[in-house]
Amino acid sequence: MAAATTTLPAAVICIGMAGSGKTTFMQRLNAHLHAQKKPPYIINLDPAVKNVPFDRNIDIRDSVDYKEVMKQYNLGPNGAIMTCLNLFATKIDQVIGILEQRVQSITSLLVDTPGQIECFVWSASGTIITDALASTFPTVIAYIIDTPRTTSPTTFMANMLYACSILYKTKLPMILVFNKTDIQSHDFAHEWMTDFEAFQATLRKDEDDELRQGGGGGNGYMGNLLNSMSLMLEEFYKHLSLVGVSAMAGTGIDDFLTAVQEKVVEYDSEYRPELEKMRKKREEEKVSKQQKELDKLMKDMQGVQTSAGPSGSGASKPEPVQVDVLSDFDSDEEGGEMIERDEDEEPRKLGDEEGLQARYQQALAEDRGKKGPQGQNTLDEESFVSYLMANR
Ligand SMILES: Nc1nc2c(ncn2[C@@H]2O[C@H](COP(=O)(O)OP(=O)(O)OP(=O)(O)O)[C@@H](O)[C@H]2O)c(=O)[nH]1
Repeated sequence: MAAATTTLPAAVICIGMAGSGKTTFMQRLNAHLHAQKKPPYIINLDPAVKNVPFDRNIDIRDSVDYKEVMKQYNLGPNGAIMTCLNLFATKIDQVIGILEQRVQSITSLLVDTPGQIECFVWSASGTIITDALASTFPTVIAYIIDTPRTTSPTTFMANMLYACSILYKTKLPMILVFNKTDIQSHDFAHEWMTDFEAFQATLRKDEDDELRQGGGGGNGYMGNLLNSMSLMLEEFYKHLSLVGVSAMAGTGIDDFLTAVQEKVVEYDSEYRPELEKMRKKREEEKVSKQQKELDKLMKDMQGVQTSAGPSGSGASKPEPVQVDVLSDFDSDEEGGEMIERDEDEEPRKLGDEEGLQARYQQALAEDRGKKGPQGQNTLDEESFVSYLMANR
């Protein structure tokens, strides 16, 4: 699955509703690529998954302990997944660093995400992780769909709207992967996506059936809504590739890999320039915001100096704001590097022996007054201004 127009490996982010078959699909893809002697580099971003039936190179569960996060922060399952992703996102630059170091030996990247789509797609951390990957590698979204559960026009439409919103949010090329085609062929989906009349006819038939059974039918609001939405989605379908696979039986995987190559070409010609434009704009906004804050601060400082006298007596250095961070970065053992998994290694449970808060505070205390692992400034060396900026 090497990129078609660039030497960089393609990154495939698998997104799909719970139970759509993401994990099974990744397992199948992994086996397929291993058989072709092109083993993929695998990243698991689902902190709550119990068993992953294939080897991962980087696993979020090595960095953050989902159960511990739930307990420590008193969160429910979705809140804990989001918090784990937030904590992991703070280290994404190190993940990218590892990937860049290995880029010569990586042929493709596969990323598994939590089944709770909204935790990944709609969270700031999901965006940070996706953006970081997409700004380094040609990145494609594989949206996995449970085909047997999508045969009614209403559920089909709901699924397409969700896919549309992901496309809109990530702004990355997308492949619709109709999974479980061993149970239900995806031909109906292909027809509905390419022939508007066919979808309208099915919609009308559905409404008539409902009327016969004593339901409201489609004469009202719902019928009109579905009609308008199907018209709107016609434009959206043009930007998608569609493949039918059975992760269980192993069919359609070659079609998927071909679609990935096509999307990589599209990424290079259309998405990358757009992403670069957006990134440049964001950078400019950030710099201008920082400059404004700095100007404001300098003004305030002048006021403080005037009122405190020339020596500025009485001004004590503020204590840093306490933040709980869970990570597997151990500067003593690993030189501050993100830890990659050994193939058979069990997930490390950080914070099992000591309270996470205590660990962080201790690490923070040790960090003060000495250089960071990459020689970056530590808290003591940071200027008062940057300290304030960081803890606004
Ligand atoms: N018949 C059939 N079943 C499948 C296929 N792919 C997955 N399944 C089944 O669908 C169920 C869900 O599959 P998973 O791979 O766990 O789905 P997931 O999307 O990773 O689920 P979450 O981890 O909850 O998000 C399992 O029982 C699989 O065996 C397929 O191609 N055909």
